[in-house]
Amino acid sequence: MSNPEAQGFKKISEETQSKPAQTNPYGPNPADFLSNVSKFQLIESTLREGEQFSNAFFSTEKKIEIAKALDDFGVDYIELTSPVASEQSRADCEAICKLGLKAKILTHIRCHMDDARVAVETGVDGVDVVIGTSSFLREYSHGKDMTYITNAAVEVIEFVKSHGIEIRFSSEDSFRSDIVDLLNIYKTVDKIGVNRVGIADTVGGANPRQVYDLVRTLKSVVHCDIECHFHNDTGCAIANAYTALEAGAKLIDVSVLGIGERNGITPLGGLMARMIAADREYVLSKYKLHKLRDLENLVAEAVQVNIPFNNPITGFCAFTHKAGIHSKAILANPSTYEILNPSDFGLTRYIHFAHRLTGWNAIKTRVDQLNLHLSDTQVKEVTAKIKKLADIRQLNIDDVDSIIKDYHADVQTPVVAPVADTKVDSLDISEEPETKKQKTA
Ligand SMILES: CC(=O)SCCNC(=O)CCNC(=O)[C@H](O)C(C)(C)COP(=O)(O)OP(=O)(O)OC[C@H]1O[C@@H](n2cnc3c(N)ncnc32)[C@H](O)[C@@H]1OP(=O)(O)O
Ligand SMILES: O=C(O)CCC(=O)C(=O)O
Ligand SMILES: [Zn+2]
Repeated sequence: MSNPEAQGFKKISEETQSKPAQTNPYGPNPADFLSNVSKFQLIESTLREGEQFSNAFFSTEKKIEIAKALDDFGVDYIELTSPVASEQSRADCEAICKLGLKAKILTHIRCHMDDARVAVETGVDGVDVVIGTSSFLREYSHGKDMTYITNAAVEVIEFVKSHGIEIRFSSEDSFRSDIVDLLNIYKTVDKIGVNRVGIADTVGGANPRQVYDLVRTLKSVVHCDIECHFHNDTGCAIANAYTALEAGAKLIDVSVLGIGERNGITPLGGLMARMIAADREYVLSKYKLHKLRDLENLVAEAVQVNIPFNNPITGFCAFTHKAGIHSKAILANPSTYEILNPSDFGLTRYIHFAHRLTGWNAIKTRVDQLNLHLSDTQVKEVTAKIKKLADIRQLNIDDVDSIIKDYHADVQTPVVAPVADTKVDSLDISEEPETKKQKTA
């Protein structure tokens, strides 16, 4: 929807936005000593996981434009496709490393020295290494056992570390891996000084409780930071990311609009919505949220998708209120029905009043906007007329405005039956009663 106001949506000013409540029921539990909800970091993977989205093709110029936009938004890390994927992937990785961005640049490789040797020559600030540890992947992907995997991990980590750059080790398909295998390998890589370990819900099957348990257990075994990567196959990617932070993970992998393999991973915008509800100050201090819409539009256009109508924050109706009960309360105090403040994202809230669920409070505001003056009783009467027509067909703002204006004209020009001794020239009868009847019918 390009112009909400043309369709019966009224823009609501910011003046009545309330101050945040003193205690935030959606914030981190102060007693939860493990929580990193108020100090999380983002590993932005639009240019790695996002390139695995079925529609994605990023030219070098587009990658650079996206990398700069992500950097401007304030992400902590930008993860790029493996330089061994193709010649162009390597060249693009080198080009992005030379941009001098504030965000640290990472590349993502298999747990193999051939990949590591190429990665460290690209100029990246760090390398994300991954290898499947579940029996599915050990049997059908790379065919290696845990001893082989552990030795390969140690060799790659020591090699990357010797180049003075960051190194992260991650187990692919962590939630279908044996917990003892997992903890053993994480313990080993932690001991040799890996910067981060990663947990990956590669098939998107984990639920928040499983995430909490695994992250919390891992936290008791390693000293390094914990990063988490959640696919969204079963719709838990944002909830899992939040839960991981609650359990002590520090970094979350995201991509713009969540693009990635299959239906993708935790979306940057959705996670921002979740995190600002928990700790507004921290999120506002780190990320330029008013750039989110442009960033999403940039990526949506690059991969030729639309922004979903129900996208957190930027979906076209994310800040549109419709039912009369909601509209009345929103007009009095937007916090009644909003957990997010649209102005934090450079956006506007709307009241949609051109329909049969509207109420007189919403219509009164429209009357005021039109600079007309009606009593409350009159507004209630005109609201009834609007609802009557809305029962018959879909309305737009012009329908509502003309009902209001006609009603207003009627009440401003009372019809007085001419009586012999009345001084008719003192009355303002600009229209014949018949004409008015036809217009408001
Ligand atoms: C869950 C994830 O998203 S992980 C990241 C996925 N990213 C990518 O795949 C990046 C893009 N990939 C590519 O360009 C290619 O797959 C390449 C260049 C990495 C490898 O290409 P190819 O050598 O032609 O192999 P192919 O893709 O067919 O198979 C994967 C190979 O990697 C091996 N492998 C798979 N995962 C890993 C791993 N984590 N660590 C080490 N080796 C691995 C497999 O055993 C297989 O080796 P094989 O050729 O001896 O059978
Ligand atoms: O490297 C990682 O941690 C995640 C890799 C990946 O994309 C996945 O497992 O889905
Ligand atoms: Zn993934």
